[in-house]
Amino acid sequence: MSAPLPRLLVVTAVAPEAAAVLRGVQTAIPHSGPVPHELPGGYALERCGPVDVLAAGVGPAAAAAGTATALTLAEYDLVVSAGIAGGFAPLAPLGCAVVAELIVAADLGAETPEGFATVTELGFGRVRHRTAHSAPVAAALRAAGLPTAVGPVLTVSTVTGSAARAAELTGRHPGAVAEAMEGFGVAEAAAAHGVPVLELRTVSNAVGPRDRAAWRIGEAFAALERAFALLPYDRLHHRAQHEG
Ligand SMILES: O=C(O)c1cccc(C(=O)CC[C@H]2O[C@@H](n3cnc4c(=O)[nH]cnc43)[C@H](O)[C@@H]2O)c1
Repeated sequence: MSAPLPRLLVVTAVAPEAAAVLRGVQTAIPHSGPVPHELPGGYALERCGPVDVLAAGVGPAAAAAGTATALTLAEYDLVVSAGIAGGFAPLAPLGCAVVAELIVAADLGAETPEGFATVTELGFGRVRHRTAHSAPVAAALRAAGLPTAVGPVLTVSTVTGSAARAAELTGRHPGAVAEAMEGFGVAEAAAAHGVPVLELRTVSNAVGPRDRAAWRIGEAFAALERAFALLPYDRLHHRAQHEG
């Protein structure tokens, strides 16, 4: 008899992202649901066998609130922040997957005469979390032919809309592959509950000058579904992590 699969909580911002994740999970783990559950606070959670998928809202605060609510009600081996993202060129082109090695709160700090200072540099709080399982997850996606970038994924409260802001972020975070708006909130809630965290997204747009016509949301949702169909679920068991 095979060992039970680890229990995952996947947190997206919006329902279409959750739906793409659920389609992928159902491909990987057939006959697994989804079964709807309503959580306190009105959150809609869908259960697919060992995988719970929650659409918690846009931004780090909504993500943290939803994640913390789910974590008070069940035990998980891993929490995954998932959805679409802006990719930093040339590392993360449209349609590729991005797997976070670090989840970084990129705008949590203060402007000073010397430039941006993180809350850690100011002496209070943390701005990054190290993730779990990034290497085996990226390897599995690449092995199946899904282009995948690995590196820091930035959490921002304001979507980047200029080349200057994109350059500022990559200057402060060399090797960053993507930005999105929820990862750090999910990671803070996971850390508070002692559960490992990962961020897995697919690229819908390039980080840089605002150009809505260039978004490829449909392709990003298709890639997100594919990524969750390819995850090595049996290898995602709990292990200690989280580094401030
Ligand atoms: O109005 C715009 O110009 C604009 C450009 C990119 C994204 C948005 C969103 O409102 C999407 C926010 C939503 O999707 C994730 N996401 C996707 N792309 C990005 C991005 O380039 N920067 C930050 N977040 C992005 C994010 O996690 C949110 O859930 C609007």
